[in-house]
Amino acid sequence: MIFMKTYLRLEIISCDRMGMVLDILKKVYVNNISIHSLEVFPNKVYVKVETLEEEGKKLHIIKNLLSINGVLKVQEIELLSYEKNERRLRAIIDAVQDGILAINHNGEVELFNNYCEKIFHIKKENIVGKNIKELLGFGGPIINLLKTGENYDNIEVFTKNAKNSFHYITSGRSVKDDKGKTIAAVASLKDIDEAIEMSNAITSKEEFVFKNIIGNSSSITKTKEICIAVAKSNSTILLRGESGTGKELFASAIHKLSARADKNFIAINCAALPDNLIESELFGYVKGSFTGATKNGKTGLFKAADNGTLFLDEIGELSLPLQAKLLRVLQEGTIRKIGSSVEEKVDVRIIAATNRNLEDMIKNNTFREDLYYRLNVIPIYIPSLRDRIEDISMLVNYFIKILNKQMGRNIKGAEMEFIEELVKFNWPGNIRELKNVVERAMNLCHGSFLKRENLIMDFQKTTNYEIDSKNHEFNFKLKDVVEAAEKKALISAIQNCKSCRNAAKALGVSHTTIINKLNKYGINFH
Ligand SMILES: Nc1ncnc2c1ncn2[C@@H]1O[C@H](COP(=O)(O)OP(=O)(O)OP(=O)(O)O)[C@@H](O)[C@H]1O
Repeated sequence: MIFMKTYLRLEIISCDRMGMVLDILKKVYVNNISIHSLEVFPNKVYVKVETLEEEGKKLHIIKNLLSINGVLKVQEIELLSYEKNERRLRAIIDAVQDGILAINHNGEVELFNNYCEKIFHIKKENIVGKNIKELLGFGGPIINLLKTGENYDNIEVFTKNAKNSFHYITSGRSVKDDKGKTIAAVASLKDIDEAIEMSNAITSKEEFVFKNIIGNSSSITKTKEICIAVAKSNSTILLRGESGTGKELFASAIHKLSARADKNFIAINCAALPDNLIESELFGYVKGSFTGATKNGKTGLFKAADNGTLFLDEIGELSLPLQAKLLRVLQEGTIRKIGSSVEEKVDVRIIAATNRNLEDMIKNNTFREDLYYRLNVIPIYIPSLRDRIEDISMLVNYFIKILNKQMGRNIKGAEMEFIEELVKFNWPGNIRELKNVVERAMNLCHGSFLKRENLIMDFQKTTNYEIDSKNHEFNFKLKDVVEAAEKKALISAIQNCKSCRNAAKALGVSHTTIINKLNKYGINFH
């Protein structure tokens, strides 16, 4: 059984005179009563003492206090004013629909409100006074905040301890002493599901889904409207557009706007894998179906995307035999794992994407016409950046904001001349290239705003690598000639193919070889 200490609290009203508080303390002391707290105001003193068991003793001390010269009134009260403030504050902290957690300089929990109990599945009495690491392990931005003193905003945290896992959004503030040293930390926390619910409540689903597709030019707005209109149907969509225009972002947005939103969205890049791997990735295989197959077999991506959406990126890179297999799946609505004779039904919405001219490929017999018609049910054209230059400024600000967080910078924006320069460029790599240009400029920028001189554009530089064979023909050693030819081939391949993987394919080398060579020759390509 727990015995709670009880207290007697007295309000002593007196005239204002020197030594009054000392006289009160002496009276309490000579009566052998232990003082718990004392508050002093002009004409008023509050004392909190351990409860006096006998009523007679209580009356005795009150009488004693009244006998002090200048004491006008002594009465029993319920709470001292600091206690009232503290209880009011605790009631507010417990009532808010956010977690509030405070730790001292040793990492010991000092404050843990009711909402925190809900997030961490632990009662405050079991954690207050203990080290926060008992709850969070060594992870958790609040632990870092104590070390660095650097405040943070809206960080998503997913951690586990032996019993539970926790997923929340948190912001933290350091508490500093007069010298600026961090002596404590306070964090607010919001359960991730509630944060999403709140965000959905204030933003329409469309706004929420397109939040990370920046731009309000008429062409991108029209594209967004088309996506909203077609998202609800199950028809196959073919996204057309140059590399880096955001085809994958749009595919994911269409999925989120569809009735399949709570099922899987699975993306596969058809250019990234060799034929045999794509086949096993897409359709899966039964155990022991080929050398190197894992012993339990594999579920293919079609099956994993059942009732959801499968995004087939760079569909133009699919070989003719695989095109035939894909066509069969689209026609029959069934798949057959490699090594199996069993047909399995799947319900998958296909969104395909390409930056290739499929119509030309059909003429050259490198793309099947029947597959083209199956995929091209709803074609959507994603505009290239050069056709919506009015979005450049907005995109630059967006990338500065997200890169500031990633790079720990605090750049405020870009100067007008910087944007004017970007608007003149023709952006073969589209938004992906713009993001790289902004990142590079941020690395070179020492002020608060990006300036024209911070700009380095990719493809203007590439001409530097070309060799002038007339001047150097006879000065080169064989090694130099080979290297120069290699550089030239690399530059031409990346300019034409626009992705490292495609360039690797065109040159007949591996993706890793391309990356190594680009690094070796200092060719900047992203
Ligand atoms: N409108 C946009 N707003 C913000 N970021 C964008 C936008 N469009 C594209 N991006 C960013 O540009 C990069 C390239 O986008 P994405 O991969 O979707 O392009 P893609 O057209 O699928 O390219 P590829 O054809 O080379 O696969 C990504 O980092 C993406 O987040």
